[in-house]
Amino acid sequence: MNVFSVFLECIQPTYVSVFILILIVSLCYTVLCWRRPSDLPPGPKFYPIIGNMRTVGQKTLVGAFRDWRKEFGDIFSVSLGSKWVIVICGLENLKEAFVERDDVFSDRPDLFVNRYINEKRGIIGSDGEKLKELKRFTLRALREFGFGKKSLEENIKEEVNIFLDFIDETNGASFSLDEKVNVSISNIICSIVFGKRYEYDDHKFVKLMKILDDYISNSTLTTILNFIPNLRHVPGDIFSAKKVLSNQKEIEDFIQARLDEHKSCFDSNNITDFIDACLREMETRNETSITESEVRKIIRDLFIAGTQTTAACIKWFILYMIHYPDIQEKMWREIDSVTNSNRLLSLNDRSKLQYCQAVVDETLRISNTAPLSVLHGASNEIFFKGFRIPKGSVIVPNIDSVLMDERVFSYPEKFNPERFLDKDGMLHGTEKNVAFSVGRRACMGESLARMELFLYLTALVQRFKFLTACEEDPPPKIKRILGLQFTPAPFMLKVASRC
Ligand code: HEM
Repeated sequence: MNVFSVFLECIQPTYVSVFILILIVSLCYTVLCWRRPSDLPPGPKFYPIIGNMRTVGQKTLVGAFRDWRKEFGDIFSVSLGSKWVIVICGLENLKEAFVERDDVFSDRPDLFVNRYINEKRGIIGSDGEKLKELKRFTLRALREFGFGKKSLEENIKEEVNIFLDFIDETNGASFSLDEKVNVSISNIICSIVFGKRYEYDDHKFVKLMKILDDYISNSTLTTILNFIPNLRHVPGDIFSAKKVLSNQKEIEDFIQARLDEHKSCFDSNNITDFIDACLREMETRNETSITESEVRKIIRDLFIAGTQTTAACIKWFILYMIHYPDIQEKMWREIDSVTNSNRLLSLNDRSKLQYCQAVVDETLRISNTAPLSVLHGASNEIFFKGFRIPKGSVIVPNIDSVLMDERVFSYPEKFNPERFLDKDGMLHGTEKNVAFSVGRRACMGESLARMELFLYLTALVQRFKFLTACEEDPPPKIKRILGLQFTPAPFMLKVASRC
């Protein structure tokens, strides 16, 4: 006799019938009510409870969104778990939503990622008045240490030189970039925030870079957790919730250790980096949102957002240069005409290097690093473009829908810097390049990222020719791995020195 039959015997048959009836009625009710309200943006058919989760699980989200845009138009809705997700596509619509209606479309939604990973803290996880205060403080403090200013140029150049030396030491043998690019780029943020840099063979730091990589790649699966958060309790961690949370903990432990080091020798008369500036703020102001747990998250945001994105762009650039040797040559000739091959470039050279600047914009566009940006949330119900968008829905700024749209950029899969030059060879049309998103929540690090990319890309081409690892082989495949961002699949290469 099994447990179920014992249970049935113990209760009155009438109670059983009532229980089963209630169950059937509520199931029917759920199935019948599981319809898209007619005033919501259109979208694909979906199943009760799981919504469109099955389709999304079969393709990448980006691929599914491209198909649905063709079928349902620029604004469509998708049902994922318990949430309505409204996807906004096209340049004008992005501006209209995130710039003109930034009062409604600038929150972060209440999802697994924001509740359990961001804990609604830091820059990425906060909203409203607290976000304003955190952003104001963070930008002011970062600028004290050169963030986004020309004074940071020397730090960046130092890192560029170390990176060039690493490549030089490969002596024409084939190699892979691994996490060297990540360490190099991360060092720029580390020097501002922690006041120190790390060597390429610092095992602890390299391990941290790998954890960061893991964190970014595993976050595709967290999308499912976002919409059905109870899946985090499924044994065996098949949805990677425990892995993402433990990676998150390792990153924050590393940051906390730097905070503790700074606290132990803090001197308010000698403020040398961002952590010092935070400690000063905590010491001198009572009414401040800058608490230790907020600072830990702010640094985590800068660390993740400031490392992975730019490093991925540099890897994409090198990969594309192997495919497009003529573009390397064109860049090199422009650089040579300005420097006569006898000095390193500086940011002051930017205006004389229009083609190289167009290459930076084309790299940002084609890398398509954050194709679906960071998810937003609707703080109120709003009628947008004739559709009702319910309060609390998840809003996707679909950056991919602009960067890879052939109506905006012809032959979008082709690396073509000329698309950002006018007939006189001057930079133009860069406002269509929404790689950093638009509006109130647009990327805080755009100016730093642009400085880094200009100095790295030009120095790389000035010093090396990028080649396939084996002369007879075709260039490595352009394969995109989608986690929180698009990263190129690891590839081997070789360089020939130009000097
Ligand atoms: C190629 C490099 C980069 C790209 C493509 C990029 C792209 C983006 C995108 C698409 C967003 C989301 C905007 C939104 O929510 O609509 C974002 C947010 C952010 N980025 Fe970047 N980013 C880059 C580099 C950086 C760097 C170097 C830093 C700083 C060190 C940085 C710091 C941030 C921060 C703090 C946010 C959150 C802003 C907020 O929530 O209000 N990013 N970035």
